[in-house]
Amino acid sequence: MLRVAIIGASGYTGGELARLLCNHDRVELTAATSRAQQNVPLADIYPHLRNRTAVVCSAPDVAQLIEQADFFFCAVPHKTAMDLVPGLLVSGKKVVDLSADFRFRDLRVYEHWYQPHTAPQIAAEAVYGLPEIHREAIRQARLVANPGCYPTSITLALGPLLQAGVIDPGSIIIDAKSGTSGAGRGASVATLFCEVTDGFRAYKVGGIHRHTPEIEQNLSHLAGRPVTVSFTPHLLPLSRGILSTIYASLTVAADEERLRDLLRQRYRDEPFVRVLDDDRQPATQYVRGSNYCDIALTVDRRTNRVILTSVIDNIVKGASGQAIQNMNLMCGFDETAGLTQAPLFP
Ligand SMILES: NC(=O)C1=CN([C@@H]2O[C@H](COP(=O)(O)OP(=O)(O)OC[C@H]3O[C@@H](n4cnc5c(N)ncnc54)[C@H](OP(=O)(O)O)[C@@H]3O)[C@@H](O)[C@H]2O)C=CC1
Ligand SMILES: CC(=O)N[C@@H](CCC(=O)OP(=O)(O)O)C(=O)O
Repeated sequence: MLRVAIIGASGYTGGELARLLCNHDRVELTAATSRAQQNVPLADIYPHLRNRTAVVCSAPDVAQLIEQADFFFCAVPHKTAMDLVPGLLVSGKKVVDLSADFRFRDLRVYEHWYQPHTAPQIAAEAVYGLPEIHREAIRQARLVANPGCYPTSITLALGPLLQAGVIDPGSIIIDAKSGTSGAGRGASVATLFCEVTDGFRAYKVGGIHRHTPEIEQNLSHLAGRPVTVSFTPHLLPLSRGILSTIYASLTVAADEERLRDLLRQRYRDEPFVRVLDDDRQPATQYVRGSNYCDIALTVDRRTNRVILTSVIDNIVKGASGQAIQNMNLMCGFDETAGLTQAPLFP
């Protein structure tokens, strides 16, 4: 059994990692951390894990943790992860980091949107953990930077069309909506019940959300040229789920079935991407608790634009499920191990 630790286990992605790892028959959760809840059993913090894990939270002390586990999930805020990861790698451990700290190929971009980087050598070796695009590199990696939730839903939908050159890369507009767990478990006024329920709003409008450069990095890589996008996130009164609605101008004839086939062919062998039929639309409730990304494609003949709708569960394919998919690849396990449960509906 692989001994696994979760640093930041009391957060939403940490809790979800623990839940999913309970169903993984090749790993054992041997350590979990929380600074605020040291010596508290994880199942007391997350009662849905009662009788499923006996792990007790400890301080995020790397010197002690390296004795307790061989594989690490770092589920702490960005800016914190880059202080912890170097010590884990030096000790010969493998790491999936769920924060943004190691996602950027160009550290100037990271430093512009986040803060000065304190581990640039390590950042250079990190592999961006979107298995549908970087599978072979992930298999060889000792550090994987797990993608952001919005970038996952958007990159999977647009990637095949950009690679095929059938859309104008300068015309992309993305309107994405996320459930509130995307903001993490920390208390804040913005995520209070009365602020979120019975309503729906955009935030960080005008290209200022920190996922904008990550989306552009991914799409530029796939298009083979610089791509800039208009990206507006919205906050939904849901606990889980992201729906991204994406518009782009076509550079080819508006043949909807041919474009849909392009997506189908690209994802034919992918276990976690489902391309829907022409009369179907994806919904967050059909991927809830699962590692699926569901994508639909429609052509608006009046405007000659393609409209993609893409949904994921932000804490599963958008974070913890994808992190386990990456661990499976890094450790030579079946890529779907621990992730085969059907979505929870209703
Ligand atoms: N929520 C989501 O949908 C997604 C989140 N992510 C990323 O995953 C990471 C975790 O997110 P999420 O679970 O939502 O966050 P939460 O705020 O819910 O949890 C953060 C966790 O990190 C711990 N932590 C906070 N600060 C520190 C620190 N300085 N040193 C050590 N531990 C610390 C917290 O516990 P304590 O303070 O007790 O130590 C807690 O366990 C973040 O980088 C986030 O951006 C990525 C994709 C999607
Ligand atoms: C609803 C909400 O607040 N979502 C978060 C994004 C989710 C996230 O955790 O971002 P990373 O994947 O980059 O870590 C936000 O907009 O900042």
